[in-house]
Amino acid sequence: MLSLSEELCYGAAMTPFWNPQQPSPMPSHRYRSVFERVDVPLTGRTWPGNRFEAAPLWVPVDLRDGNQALAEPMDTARKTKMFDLFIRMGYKEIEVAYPSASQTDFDFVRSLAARDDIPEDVTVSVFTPARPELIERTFESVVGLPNVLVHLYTATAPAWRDLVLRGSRAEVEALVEDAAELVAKLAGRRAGGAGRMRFEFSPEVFNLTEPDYVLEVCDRVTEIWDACADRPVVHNLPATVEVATPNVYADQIEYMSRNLARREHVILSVHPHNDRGTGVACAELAVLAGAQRVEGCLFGNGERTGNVDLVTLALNLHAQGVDPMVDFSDIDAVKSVVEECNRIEVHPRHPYGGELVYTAFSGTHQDAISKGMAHHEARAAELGVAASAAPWDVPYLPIDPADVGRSYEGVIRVNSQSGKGGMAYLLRTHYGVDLPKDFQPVFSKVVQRATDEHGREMEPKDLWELFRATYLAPGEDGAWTLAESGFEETAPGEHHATVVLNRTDGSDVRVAGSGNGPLSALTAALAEAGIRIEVLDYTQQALKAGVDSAAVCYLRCRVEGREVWGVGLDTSVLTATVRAAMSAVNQR
Ligand SMILES: CC(=O)SCCNC(=O)CCNC(=O)[C@H](O)C(C)(C)COP(=O)(O)OP(=O)(O)OC[C@H]1O[C@@H](n2cnc3c(N)ncnc32)[C@H](O)[C@@H]1OP(=O)(O)O
Ligand SMILES: CC(C)C(=O)C(=O)O
Ligand SMILES: [Mg+2]
Repeated sequence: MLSLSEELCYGAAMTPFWNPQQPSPMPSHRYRSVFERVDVPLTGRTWPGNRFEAAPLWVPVDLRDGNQALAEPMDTARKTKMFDLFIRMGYKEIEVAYPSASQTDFDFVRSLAARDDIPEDVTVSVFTPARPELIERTFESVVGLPNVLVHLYTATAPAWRDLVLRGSRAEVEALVEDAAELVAKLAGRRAGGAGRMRFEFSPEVFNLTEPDYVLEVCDRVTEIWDACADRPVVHNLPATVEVATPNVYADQIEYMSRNLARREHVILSVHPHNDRGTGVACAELAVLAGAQRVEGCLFGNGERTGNVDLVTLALNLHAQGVDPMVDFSDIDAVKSVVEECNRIEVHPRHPYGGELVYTAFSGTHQDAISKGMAHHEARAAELGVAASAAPWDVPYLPIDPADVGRSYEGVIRVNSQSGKGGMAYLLRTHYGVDLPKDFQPVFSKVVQRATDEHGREMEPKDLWELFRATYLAPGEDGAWTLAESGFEETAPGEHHATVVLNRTDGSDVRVAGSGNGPLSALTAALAEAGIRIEVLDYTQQALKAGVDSAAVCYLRCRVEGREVWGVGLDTSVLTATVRAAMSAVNQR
């Protein structure tokens, strides 16, 4: 019996056509499958058939979970800057601190309590472990804040119970009960006034906790906090360390969603981390499985590989036609605040926000984008709406960059991986020259040679300079230039050209010729000088933008038996044509 790898590598004749894979030196046997650690008793799962219909409640935890992962935690100034950004973007619940951790965090919460400009519909969340003195300190921090959510957490997974908290299942449950009761008591003592206090509980490392146990603990907390319509309780089920494929997390969430007591008064929340690189997928499948709320950080900052990225999650919804309910219309402004506050740069390839994510360097992608953009504009015109309002269907661009405040400037950039479409797009959009389709591969070869030589990107201005040097100012040794020219229509349909040609080696030749148009008169005159040129195709266009000249003329010619292109640019169509002919003559 052959192994799969052997089957793939040997045909029926057992002739190897592919090297079989060899065992690697990686000590993978040291790790256990997640299925040996948690067994989710879920049957008839429904999440795979569900669809996104609305955005979940979002809670940025950058100021707590993101902050605790920074080498230099934020001070009040940086925290305030980020908090204000969240308010502007439309977040309604913001985890702002671990007030018992440091004076800095405590003071920041106090600074919020002193403000009178926090919108009434915004809730400030504060985080605490199940330790009485730290819970008390947490309550001190929020005095005077109108809308507060107290977030209590304790790890529930076996390794944490055994190694960290050193308690049995019952003992850890008792620790949580005592803490939940203290939270309820301190909330009851809170001085009256506007606003509300709500509660959240996180069984840390939920994803590695036995389902029956975590359900039991959460239900006890629901009971102690007396979840009701006026005061629903948040149960936040974290993948504190991501250990499984997203379908496993989705099963865990669906199991909890189906079985939690007083489900209608529980807001089911998730808090994925990104250790396996699938935090976003975990959050998305969890929402399909019944989660109503998602905690994460902008651009995925957070412990180790980060918290789930709220930017990607929101814009993934946007890209599927669902309003994310937060404003990303100026993603670079958001990014710049996040970078400044975290002192960490966002990767140029980061989904939706990275500097390069709306840029194509490769030829076939550029070609498709260029055609897609032209089609998009035409469709908008047909529908009679602005391009920014027309349905979006441009290849390789999952969303319109303009939706997030990006311009089309950087969508196409040219290097040695680029083709004719990309450079044609840049010349058209930056300089208004629309190269004829048959000419594009010809100039593309010139560009390719240049980019291969220097190995760098070609900016639009470099591209224009190469175009100009190649076609508009051919002046190498041995090139012909036109010192003088005169055209006259001697009779209807009869044209006469007199030209003085100058060679860069200094020699002058005066010749004349006649034809049925100025161009044929010119080619006849050139023939007199011994230059055999036959015009095969003529294209002329008005320049759209960018340079002072009004007309550009392209000639496909046969010069001395070789097919070449010439380009001429001038305010006069006749002069542009004459220049194009001379440009063709000088191609070698
Ligand atoms: C997954 C998460 O993100 S959890 C949040 C993690 N965030 C942080 O830790 C950032 C802020 N934390 C801190 O500044 C400090 O840990 C403090 C100030 C809160 C506490 O500091 P210390 O009192 O010195 O304790 P230390 O940091 O060593 O924490 C370990 C102790 O807390 C206990 N503990 C840990 N989590 C919890 C919890 N959720 N509930 C109750 N006790 C807990 C541990 O069992 C341990 O107790 P032990 O000393 O009796 O063995
Ligand atoms: C919600 C808390 C406990 C957390 O940050 C985590 O588990 O990752
Ligand atoms: Mg976390």
